[in-house]
Amino acid sequence: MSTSTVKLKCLSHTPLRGLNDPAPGVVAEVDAVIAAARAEVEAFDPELIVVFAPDHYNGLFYDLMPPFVIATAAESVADYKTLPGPLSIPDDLALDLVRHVLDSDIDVALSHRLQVDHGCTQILEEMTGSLTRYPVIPVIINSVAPPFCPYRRVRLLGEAVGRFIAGLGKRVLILGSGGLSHEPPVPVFSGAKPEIAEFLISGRNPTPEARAARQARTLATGQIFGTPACDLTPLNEEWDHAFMDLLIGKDLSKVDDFEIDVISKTAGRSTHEVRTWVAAFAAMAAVGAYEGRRDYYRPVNEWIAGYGVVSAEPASAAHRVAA
Ligand SMILES: O=C(O)CCC(=O)/C=C/C=C(\O)C(=O)O
Ligand SMILES: [Fe+2]
Repeated sequence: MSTSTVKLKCLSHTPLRGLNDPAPGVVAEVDAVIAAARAEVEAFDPELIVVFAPDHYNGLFYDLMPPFVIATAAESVADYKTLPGPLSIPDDLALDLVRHVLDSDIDVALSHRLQVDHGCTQILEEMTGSLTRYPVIPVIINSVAPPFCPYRRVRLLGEAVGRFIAGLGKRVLILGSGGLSHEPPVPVFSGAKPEIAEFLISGRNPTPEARAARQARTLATGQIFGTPACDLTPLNEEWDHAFMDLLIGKDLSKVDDFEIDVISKTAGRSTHEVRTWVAAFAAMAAVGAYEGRRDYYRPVNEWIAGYGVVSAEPASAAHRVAA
């Protein structure tokens, strides 16, 4: 079996970037971190990207809400100023990944025509400048529409994907998108008014007016988030640091103890987007020993995000860089 060369980047995303920015100095800091990460990706020149991403009721709804989906074809819904158009998915390889994951006792759904949102596309745009620059396989992990499967299952999914990556003999960039602590105004099905429940079940392909109204609600929340006027769970810096330390510390089995309701209450309902980071690191670990590092962290109320960037590379490569 040939071994692949891998690199990992996990980034928070935010629909409010460019729409409700913090102070220019913070934007410049984040721009610089993203530019440096993108330069690393450019130098790595991946032959394949595997992106673990959430969906925010744009591609997946409660008419059929799968815990995990792998797509052989996907198109961006271009929400929140993100790029439109199809992703370049190697369909046969994506199907091979589905078979491999199923053979690993992880039940994953398959889509031959998925719609993806900023949760998947923002990181591709930031890391590669495009949705089509490199072949990419999206692995969608339900992180926003409860109930969720346990973090242990997400870790096992990541390991299965990692074993597949290891056998490819390619340069593979592993991406995780979302988090850290945050609670944007995403509607909740339980107790929802009928029109909201209907949207959560079958809100696919909204009118431009409906999409604009959704986005305006998020923007309005960004403008008060973190103030007494906003009753959403505030960012939780302490939780974010502990989580990044856990990933960098390599004992990923600790996520098996994560309690979903406790995380929702203490760090915010959408904090579960870090499930994509768990899968990404588990995939990395399945390829071989890694060294992780924190590239950036700052809680940014304007973006409704504990905003973080972490990277990992094989331990041997990290040692070469350090030497
Ligand atoms: O658009 C809506 O109806 C809900 C708002 C929404 O989708 C917000 C998403 C926010 C993030 O992706 C995030 O902060 O991670
Ligand atoms: Fe999100």
